[in-house]
Amino acid sequence: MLNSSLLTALREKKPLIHNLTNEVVTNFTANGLYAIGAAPVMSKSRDEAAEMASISDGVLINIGTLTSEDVDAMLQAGKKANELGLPVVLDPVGVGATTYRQEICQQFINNISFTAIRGNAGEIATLIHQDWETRGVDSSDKGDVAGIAQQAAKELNTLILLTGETDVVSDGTQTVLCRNGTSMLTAITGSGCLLGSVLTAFLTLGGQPVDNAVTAVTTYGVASEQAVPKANGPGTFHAHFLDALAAVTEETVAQYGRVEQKDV
Ligand SMILES: Nc1ncnc2c1ncn2[C@@H]1O[C@H](COP(=O)(O)OP(=O)(O)O)[C@@H](O)[C@H]1O
Ligand SMILES: Cc1ncsc1CCOP(=O)(O)O
Repeated sequence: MLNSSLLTALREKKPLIHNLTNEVVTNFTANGLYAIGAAPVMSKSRDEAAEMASISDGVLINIGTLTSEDVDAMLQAGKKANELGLPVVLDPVGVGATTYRQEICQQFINNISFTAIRGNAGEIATLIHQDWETRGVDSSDKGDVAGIAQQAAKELNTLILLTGETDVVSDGTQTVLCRNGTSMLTAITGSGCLLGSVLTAFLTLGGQPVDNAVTAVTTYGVASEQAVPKANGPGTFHAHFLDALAAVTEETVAQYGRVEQKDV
């Protein structure tokens, strides 16, 4: 469940996250990780993927602008993270859009033991071959999101963070609904992708992965809510959201976090 003291622990540890991510969100992700109190390194070169993973505290693999040159680097970084016991997170951006993305995600799932997978409902549904309304990298929120998250956690044997109006964290046994956030997050690009990296940072703290994921997404959602009144539109929201990620405290997260265990 929610453990807001993890935010203070994250800022003390300042974990270094190796991001093999897409070109659209690289700068935003690096700035967002700095803002919340972690540290980023962005690299997709296969010449250094394993070595870069080995000096990091966690690895994030995001397929948003996947090319065939990226695949080897992602496999190497993921396998090195497994070897060293580091958290490794998959963000299957737009996996429903093309056969290529589906094949590569399957290859990753077959070869890397992911600590968690973060995606919107359409992305998570696609990974378990369920139909869902999607459009490019975007997804509908309509449907049994908790059921999809729980089924995916069981079938893929990993922690799932399924995002949308309601975020769902499930390890297949425990399923938690997290209700913070703002629709302004869907008006800027990269809000899901940055959350995948923030999740990786929280998973470096050890403890119960469900609690780490619930706290990551709730901290993120509370920060986004704090940014809304200061913003005049997507451009200023973007800037105020980074400020809010830096300003949010464990006390604010504990006060405004809206988290509920789902009945089984
Ligand atoms: N309608 C909404 N209301 C509140 N928060 C939302 C809404 N849609 C998405 N979010 C938040 O936006 C962030 C990114 O989620 P999402 O939009 O599902 O990712 P993606 O960009 O991968 O599609 C998450 O923190 C999620 O909670
Ligand atoms: C628009 C776009 N196209 C390929 S990757 C990408 C970024 C998607 O980021 P997010 O899903 O976090 O908004």
